[in-house]
Amino acid sequence: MATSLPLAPDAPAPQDADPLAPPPFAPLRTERLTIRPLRPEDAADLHRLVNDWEVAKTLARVPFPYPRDLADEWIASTRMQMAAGHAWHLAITGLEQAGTPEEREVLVGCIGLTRDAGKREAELGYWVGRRFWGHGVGPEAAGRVVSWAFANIDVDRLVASALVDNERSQKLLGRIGFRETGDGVRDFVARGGPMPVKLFEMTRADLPAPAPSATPPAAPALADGPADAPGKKILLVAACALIDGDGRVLLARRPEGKPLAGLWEFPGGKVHAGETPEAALIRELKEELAIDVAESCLAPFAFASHGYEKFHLLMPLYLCRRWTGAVTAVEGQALAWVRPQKLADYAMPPADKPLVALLRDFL
Ligand SMILES: Nc1nc2c([nH]c(=O)n2[C@@H]2O[C@H](COP(=O)(O)OP(=O)(O)OP(=O)(O)O)[C@@H](O)[C@H]2O)c(=O)[nH]1
Repeated sequence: MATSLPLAPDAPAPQDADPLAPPPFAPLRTERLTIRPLRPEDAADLHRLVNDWEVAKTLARVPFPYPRDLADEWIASTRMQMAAGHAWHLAITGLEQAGTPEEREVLVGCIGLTRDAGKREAELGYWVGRRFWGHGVGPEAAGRVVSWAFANIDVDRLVASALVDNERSQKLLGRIGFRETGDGVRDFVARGGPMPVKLFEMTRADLPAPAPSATPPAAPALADGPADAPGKKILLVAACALIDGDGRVLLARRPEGKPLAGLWEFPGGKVHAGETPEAALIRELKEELAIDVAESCLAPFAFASHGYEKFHLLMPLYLCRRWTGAVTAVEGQALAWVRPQKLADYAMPPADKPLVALLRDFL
């Protein structure tokens, strides 16, 4: 178990919610688990599981014995922090058949992320109740939360720590993509003082690669060369800066499961075999945003040419001020209409950086 999950109330959450804070938390599901906000009625189960020396001794901020009232207070504080986009401390639950034909939801443990907005990073912490150990609950929950975090909260880095003698937790962190970065010392309330810990971190690039999508192949004219051709495959992607009546630009957030998930980008997508870039863009804008755009309303503006690790991106960027239909997030992606001067507040793929500078000067 990592050491950092606070089970004592934190300082009050900041009053002003961050404009980039994510929408209300929708429960995350894995094969066996549901990860959801803590509820007041979880307090008794939470207290029973964490008021266990074997669990409490691995957690930095948990007193032992753990007073029953603290469970109520802590759950209330987690709800405020989550509403402010400051921290997400969540219940890990599963279904159990308790001697009856009916399955019931049981609390298995807790998992949390605490954001450091200034550093664009968050700290991961978790614990699992002793009777659920040995079933892979920790990696299943933590892997899911980590993937959610990069796609939904404004972080570029996650950090975690584990006691030097807690090899189980160190292994878990390694399994989900964390890298060890060194040694540190942290105060452990239940142990009465400082203890040595191993420090870990991960970035978006450490996430396991998403499964390949089943979309048609990219345009072959650019992609195909002799099988042994040197250099990377060139990927042709068409993208568009939609500009509304107030001069704001539409950005869409890349959803969980895609490479670079969580970064903001110009709507668009890969040019398929046999398509022109304009036709690809018209198709993508319909599929992703439910709008109709005429080819004559797409004005070529600039292009990005950027070497990613596995391919070289060639991306024409068009401007579009006229379309029909209401812009709708068809795939549930987050959308933001952004003033040109504010574009730099949104983390975007590296290929987009020169385009953003050009757009800001032009608009
Ligand atoms: N649409 C779009 N893609 C961008 C931008 N910047 C950038 O690097 N890309 C890259 O271009 C590629 C576009 O691929 P994609 O996966 O979005 O294309 P798609 O919509 O056809 O997706 P799919 O193959 O999952 O259906 C990705 O590698 C993406 O990271 C941008 O501003 N807009």
